[in-house]
Amino acid sequence: MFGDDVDEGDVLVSLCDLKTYYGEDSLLSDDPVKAVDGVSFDIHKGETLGLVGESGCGKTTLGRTLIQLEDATAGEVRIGDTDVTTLTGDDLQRWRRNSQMVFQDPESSLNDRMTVGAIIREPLDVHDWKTPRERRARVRELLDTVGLSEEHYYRYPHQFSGGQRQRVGIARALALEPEFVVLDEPVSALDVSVQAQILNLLNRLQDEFGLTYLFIAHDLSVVRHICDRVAVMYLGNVMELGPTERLFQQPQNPYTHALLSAIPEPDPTADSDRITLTGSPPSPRDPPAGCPFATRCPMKIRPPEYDSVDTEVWARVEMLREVLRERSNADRSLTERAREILGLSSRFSSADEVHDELFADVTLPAAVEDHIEEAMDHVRNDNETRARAQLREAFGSVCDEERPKSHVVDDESGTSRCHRHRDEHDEPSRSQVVSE
Ligand SMILES: Nc1ncnc2c1ncn2[C@@H]1O[C@H](COP(=O)(O)OP(=O)(O)OP(=O)(O)O)[C@@H](O)[C@H]1O
Repeated sequence: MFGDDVDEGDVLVSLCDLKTYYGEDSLLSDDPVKAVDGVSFDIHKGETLGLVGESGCGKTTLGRTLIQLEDATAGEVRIGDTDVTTLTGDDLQRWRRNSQMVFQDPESSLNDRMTVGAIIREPLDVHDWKTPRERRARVRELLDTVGLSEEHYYRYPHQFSGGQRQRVGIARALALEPEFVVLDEPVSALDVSVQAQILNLLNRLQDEFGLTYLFIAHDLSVVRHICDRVAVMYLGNVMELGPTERLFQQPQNPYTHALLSAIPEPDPTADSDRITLTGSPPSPRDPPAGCPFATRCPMKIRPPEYDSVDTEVWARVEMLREVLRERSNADRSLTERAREILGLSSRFSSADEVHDELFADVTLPAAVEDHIEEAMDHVRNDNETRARAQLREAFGSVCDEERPKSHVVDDESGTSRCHRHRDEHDEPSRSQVVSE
């Protein structure tokens, strides 16, 4: 595992309520994309911290903000006493030297019109590092460090294999001797056999140069193999962060449960009690007001008066809320609008179909049914906003209303963001959603 002999106490980078929004005027704009939405954690010197989560949850944006390729909208990235988000001029250049990024796709991240030597030398040129002669010598040394040879200096990226190109990307990132490297899916574009070679190289370089890695990845098995700790991201938030083995064996956050149980089983006939992730994440332009995961969470807290309602029935109620929410975000096409104006049926007028599909084969307790019927009347009267509000009032809980705080969940200061960690609720567990 990367970073075996490191003193875990030494903090290199500290993130405090970091936000990166895309869109004009960011905080002032009505609906910016909240790609990173209030993230706080420490990165320890010499460790490999994994960053995982579904596509679009903000991993790359977080990595880019850390090394100041992206401007933070709010919050801090501290290194020692300095908040790097406020740096300008020479100070910013120094941080940029000290922190580098290796990109996912070695195919497109290298300029095909430059020789490999020039690509690796470029950051040295930009930062006016020593003399041209010393730069050339440094490039030759770097080629050797990453397992390439001097003769590769004058070749072009297209003459190289994917693995070799990624070695060039790594050499370029290391040229200015950084302390901190963001590895953004560095092996996902490579064949499995080549992946292992690149991971071994990264491991060796970390030992040799005392590097600290933020390792962004989709592939959870790679993360489990190489990371010291893992942060699980969802909709711009870190939902759980903890030591790798604890997190994989005893996930504490409902989202981590769901993400891990979505890993394909090696044996498809294996008896798995999988929690499947239904639906897709809400838009980062309009994240839920309470817990980011509330709209898909199988362990969402219910109001106490509905505690005894059958799990399946309750899931359908939540699904109705999700359908209404998604419909309100969906862009009605011109054809849909035209059909509506002409009084023809469209998918947006099929409220009764939705109702039947969800509830035809389940028996709703009277108290639940009354609320559903009331909401459906609002939908039929074209007032979906009122229907959503009414369902929220009737069936909503703390998960819909409050953003959960981070709770310490293991004796290595691992954290999880979930209301279920509060004393008055049961801890998240698989048994809340599946019969074992
Ligand atoms: N330059 C940009 N302008 C506007 N929106 C952006 C920009 N870059 C990213 N986004 C949006 O920000 C959100 C987070 O994107 P990001 O690329 O950080 O996610 P990710 O987790 O790295 O995804 P993936 O795993 O697919 O690379 C997405 O909704 C994305 O569409």
